[in-house]
Amino acid sequence: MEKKPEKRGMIDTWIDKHRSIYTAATRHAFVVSIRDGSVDLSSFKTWLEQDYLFVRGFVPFVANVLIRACKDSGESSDMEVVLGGLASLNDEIEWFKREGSKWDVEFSTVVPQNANQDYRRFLEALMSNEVKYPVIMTAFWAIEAVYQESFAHCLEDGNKTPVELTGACHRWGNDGFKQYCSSVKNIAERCLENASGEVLAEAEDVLVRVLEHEVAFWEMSRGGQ
Ligand SMILES: Cc1ncc(CNC=O)c(N)n1
Repeated sequence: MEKKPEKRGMIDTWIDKHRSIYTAATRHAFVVSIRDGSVDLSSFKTWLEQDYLFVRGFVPFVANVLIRACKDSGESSDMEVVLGGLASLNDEIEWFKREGSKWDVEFSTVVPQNANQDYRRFLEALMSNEVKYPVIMTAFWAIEAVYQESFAHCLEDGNKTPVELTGACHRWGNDGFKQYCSSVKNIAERCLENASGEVLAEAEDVLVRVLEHEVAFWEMSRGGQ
């Protein structure tokens, strides 16, 4: 018997339509350099410093996603998925601190670069009550998925990832995180199915803007602003 094709949702359609920016975000030169072992360790340190600050700003964003999942979702399981994400951010902040001392990074003196500030301002705008739930969920999925896809690539067959960087790669490249991203994607897709044309247009726009912010974020590791 022929296998029924998987149902394709809006997100896959948008990723196809915006494939070049999606690839730019998930196969950035910095990520590729981790995978092929040519990474410059000062780039890695810059990324670590900036990402620690980003993640501290990401916590209130995810807390807001959690509140919206409790208030605006018809499905009680949405809250559980987001709560799991918030819980793992607790471990993640501890991981950053351990990693920081390993690399002699003093987070308290790190100044956020422009790309980091811009991205955090964008997240703050998404925390407004005006932003519709399907739009927030699409953004949330994209933010997590870029890291999942990028770091999983550094662990795929044939990688020459330096052993001291595999901890970072496992943090976002592991199967549990992949599963979690897939749960968030399913939530977003379910919400998008019932969304108006206006909300769909906004979600597509927000998806592309997340990808642009992610590219700019990786760019910081090269010493650019
Ligand atoms: C810039 C950026 N984007 C996504 C993530 C992954 N989410 C939480 O850790 C991250 N750490 N940093």
